[in-house]
Amino acid sequence: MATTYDWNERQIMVPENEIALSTTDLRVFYNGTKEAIHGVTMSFPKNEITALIGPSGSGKSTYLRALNRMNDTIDGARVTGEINYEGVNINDQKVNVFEVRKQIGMVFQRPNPFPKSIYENIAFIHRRAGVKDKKKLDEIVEKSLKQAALWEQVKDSLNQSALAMSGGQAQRLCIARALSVKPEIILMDEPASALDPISTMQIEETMMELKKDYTIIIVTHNMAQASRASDNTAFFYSGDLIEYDKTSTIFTSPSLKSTEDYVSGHFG
Ligand SMILES: Nc1ncnc2c1ncn2[C@@H]1O[C@H](COP(=O)(O)OP(=O)(O)OP(=O)(O)O)[C@@H](O)[C@H]1O
Repeated sequence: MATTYDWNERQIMVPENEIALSTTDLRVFYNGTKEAIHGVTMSFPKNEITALIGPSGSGKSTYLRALNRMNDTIDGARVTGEINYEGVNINDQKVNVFEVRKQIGMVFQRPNPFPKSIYENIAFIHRRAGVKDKKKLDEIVEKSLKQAALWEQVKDSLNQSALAMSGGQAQRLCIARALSVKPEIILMDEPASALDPISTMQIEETMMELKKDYTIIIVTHNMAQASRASDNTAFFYSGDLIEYDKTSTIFTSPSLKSTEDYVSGHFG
């Protein structure tokens, strides 16, 4: 017999540690009226990894994209409520969206390197922003490739095309590119879903290393990945945040039956 859930139940953690980013009553509408996110209020602790999980269509990517105003790029999308970052509601239309995205970077599901050399994939944006000194550009490239754990593999082939890289390497190049502008927060939308298990592990190890310096929010369908790599887990269903807690709690003793069934693969 199918289990029925009370979807009005909520169990939302209030983190004890310093908060890097939070949302208050965040709603996202598509095509003017269709409400895809129904008023999500939650906080992301600094220097921790938070995983957003939930079935397909539950709104994880929509919510993630709202956090650095990427939904602004979608025709007909509208976001209401607050996104609080360093005392500012960055959902305010007066806030410069390019500045927001410098502070809150994003890595997408499919690695999307530019059709340029490995070096240029990182140097390009900085040169365009006015950095002319070759030594400075070299430093930026080296530092960000090191942070993304890619430097040792590519330091002798920086002039080769990024399009010739493996999927895992290309994704780490995209992580390096995101890091090179020195964000505080990195949003990752299923960053390993197009990768083989070894590359997936390497991305997870890189994330664990990066959380010393960054706050990471990741969407994943992979329950093993969420339980291995994240500190906090948020369970979304049908545009609502249902349960949010420490990852160990969500995976071993969640408060709600729906969460337990989802993480153990009984529905969704
Ligand atoms: N650009 C868009 N225009 C209209 N509706 C959209 C758009 N993007 C997403 N939606 C709708 O918003 C809802 C949430 O979708 P979203 O992609 O955020 O869910 P998700 O949990 O990330 O799913 P998945 O795990 O399959 O990526 C769905 O009903 C989806 O059809």
